[in-house]
Amino acid sequence: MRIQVDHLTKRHRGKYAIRDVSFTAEPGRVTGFLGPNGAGKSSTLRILLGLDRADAGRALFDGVEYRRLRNPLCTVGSLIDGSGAHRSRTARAHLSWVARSNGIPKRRVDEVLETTGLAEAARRPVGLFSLGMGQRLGLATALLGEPDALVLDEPVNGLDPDGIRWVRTFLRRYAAGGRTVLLSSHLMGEMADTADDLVVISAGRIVTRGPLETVTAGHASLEDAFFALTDAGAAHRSGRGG
Ligand SMILES: Nc1ncnc2c1ncn2[C@@H]1O[C@H](COP(=O)(O)OP(=O)(O)OP(=O)(O)O)[C@@H](O)[C@H]1O
Repeated sequence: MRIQVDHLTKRHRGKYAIRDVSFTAEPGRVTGFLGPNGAGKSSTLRILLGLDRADAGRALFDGVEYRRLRNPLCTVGSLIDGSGAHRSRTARAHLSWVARSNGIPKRRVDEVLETTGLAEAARRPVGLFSLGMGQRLGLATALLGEPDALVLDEPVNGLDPDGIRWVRTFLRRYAAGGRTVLLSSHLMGEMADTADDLVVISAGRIVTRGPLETVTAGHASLEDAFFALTDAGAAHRSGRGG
């Protein structure tokens, strides 16, 4: 499944959150959406997932808007703003409810609990979960419908190094199976280790996109490339008086 973001623009109270944002995420590849805080990553992903409307442009999954997908959870798995589970519910109850209300077979609940390492914690209320366990539950929810595409907003936030490594390995395998993975992050080291393709956003505009090797070519690291390309870099250089 191909994700296509086409000339998206969104303003909040007259101020541009994103401006003419275009990129694609291709099947079989992990696409990293990289940018500093406030760059416009969440605004873009919210529109992509039908949670917000664009002022202009469109975002499509194999040519179809999220809102028009016939069976969204079995087409696109998403993680945005945490797991969405109620604090008093157990992980299993939350997943069972999502599965039931989306016509997903019950066996998937145990499968995703196992996949995300939550099997042991499945009967605990979500309110007692650590940030990292909450992220795992969010991923488990995203995976329930065995979707062709995953769209994840900062999935490694709050995870410890083991958790980060697990997510990285998992997403690489997911994409290697021919599926599409789009994830946002402000962590450059993490992206350099995870993504095949990069889309770099700064102050609401795409500053570069392409295969990781192309984006980092001529720079010592992704971090160097990023600072050379973004406003963060401009501020950094002017701070140094350069
Ligand atoms: N609902 C809103 N109302 C007003 N301004 C908003 C709203 N949502 C986002 N913005 C603004 O739009 C810009 C882009 O924000 P966005 O959350 O998309 O960035 P981000 O790259 O996801 O950053 P972060 O990693 O901090 O979430 C910011 O200046 C933000 O303050």
